[in-house]
Amino acid sequence: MTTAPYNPGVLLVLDGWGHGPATEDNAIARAHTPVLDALATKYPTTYVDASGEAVGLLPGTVGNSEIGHMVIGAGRPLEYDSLLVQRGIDSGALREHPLLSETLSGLAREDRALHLVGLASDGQIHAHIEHLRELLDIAAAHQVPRVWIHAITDGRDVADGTAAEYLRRAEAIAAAAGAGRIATVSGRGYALDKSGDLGFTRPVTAAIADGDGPRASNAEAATTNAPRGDVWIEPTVLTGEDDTPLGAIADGDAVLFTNFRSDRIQQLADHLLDHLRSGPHPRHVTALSLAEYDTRASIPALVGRADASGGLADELEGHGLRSVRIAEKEKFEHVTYYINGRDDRRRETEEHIQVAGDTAPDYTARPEMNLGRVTDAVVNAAARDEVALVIANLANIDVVGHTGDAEATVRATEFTDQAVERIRVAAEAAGRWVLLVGDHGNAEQMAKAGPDGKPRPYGGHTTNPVPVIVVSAPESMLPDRLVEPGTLADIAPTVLTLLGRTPGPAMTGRSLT
Ligand SMILES: O=C(O)[C@H](O)COP(=O)(O)O
Ligand SMILES: [Mn+2]
Ligand SMILES: [Mn+2]
Repeated sequence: MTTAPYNPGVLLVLDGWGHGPATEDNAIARAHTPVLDALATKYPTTYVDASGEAVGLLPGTVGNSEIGHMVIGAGRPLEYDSLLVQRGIDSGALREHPLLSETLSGLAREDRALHLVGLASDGQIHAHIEHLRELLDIAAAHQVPRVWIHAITDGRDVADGTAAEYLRRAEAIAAAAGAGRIATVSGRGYALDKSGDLGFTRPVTAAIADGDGPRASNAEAATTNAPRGDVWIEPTVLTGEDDTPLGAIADGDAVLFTNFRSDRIQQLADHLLDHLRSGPHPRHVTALSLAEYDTRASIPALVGRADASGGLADELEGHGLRSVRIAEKEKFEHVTYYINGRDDRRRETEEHIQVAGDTAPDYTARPEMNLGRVTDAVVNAAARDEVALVIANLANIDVVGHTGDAEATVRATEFTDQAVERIRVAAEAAGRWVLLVGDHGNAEQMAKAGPDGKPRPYGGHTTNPVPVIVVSAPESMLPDRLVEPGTLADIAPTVLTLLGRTPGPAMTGRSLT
């Protein structure tokens, strides 16, 4: 297929790069970023919506990497899993779900237990504690005799030091529903590891499946011994009045995973189900998940996924335009699977380059992460004439932002600024435009008031808009100003227009140029 001429470019996602007031806790504003500052002055720049309804989240919900990259790729807002779960609750569809009703009635009939496994916070990135309310009400309505809550503590999408408060909220929800009791408490660093390091996952499986592990007489006590914060609360088993461990999984029980986001809970789900199926003490359980997961095990989901086809990946393939996808491990899925619409089909027109991540990372000590090697790969790809589009993610601002360490995040931002200059020079030498965009906010707000009103370190995301800068495109293609107001849904139409192609028919976003 001969490819019509095109204007080659680079789509560069600066993860967690939000735009907020230049206050003391804005690590991006505090960072020395002469390159990004100059680009924003010299080239057309705007700030687009990357949170809430603009990207398919519930109103007022902070953005996240998955929906951010999915919408950047789709060229239209996509109803995210959290919104579809909430709709299932509000419409009563979840309450009437045949598979859930049949499973819960079976537990009541056979005197078996339901186990709810999920993140206990209202961070709305991976889960929402309020979904527990509906599930416990439904379990109570089916008179399930025992409902065990295996709570995962957060401290990453919400302020650290809030785990006890969320566990108290879970207990209040259970009391109101007349069903549910916390059986285990595990920090998300263990329970939601996605690096493949089963050293973190095993103790969580042991606590949930077998009641093995350190013990505590109540949930609050489980959170007090947390020198490394809520994220790293050791998987702990709560004990009952007679000091016996609560909530071990028995043959015939059901396990329902309550996170609506798959990427971090899938490692635990697969490990737990493998252990129950083929561990030293095999048990048969019914497994369900609130939303669809990308697990090895096939786990029936109570809520489906929105269609995300017809995006940039399909359009590039249709036009025969080669793209090279580059990121380090932490964000590799985002520039491949998620930006392609949660589609892992390998297209002839795509090359994927994953730069190895750190094992057992301490990003506050190494805020540069593996940015040098990522930048090398982008510079090399930009020099290749047959590559129409380089799509890369620089992870530092978000990943270091999640540590809640403002100083390290300032340095991560400064390393990113230097990397952008290397990429800009390589793009200019290759006659490429560069579109810089954030996928959601994070580092522009590194502190948040706690329940006591005092500011606490905050490593989570924001609802702030994200910058878009279109750099060194052929003059003829660049207006003085970009179209406003814009959202992340406008990125794919803009990229296709800059390439010299029309936006895809499935794209409701519009070009910003
Ligand atoms: O999973 C994480 O690291 C955070 O909870 C969400 O961050 P992300 O949406 O940027 O991946
Ligand atoms: Mn992100
Ligand atoms: Mn993040």
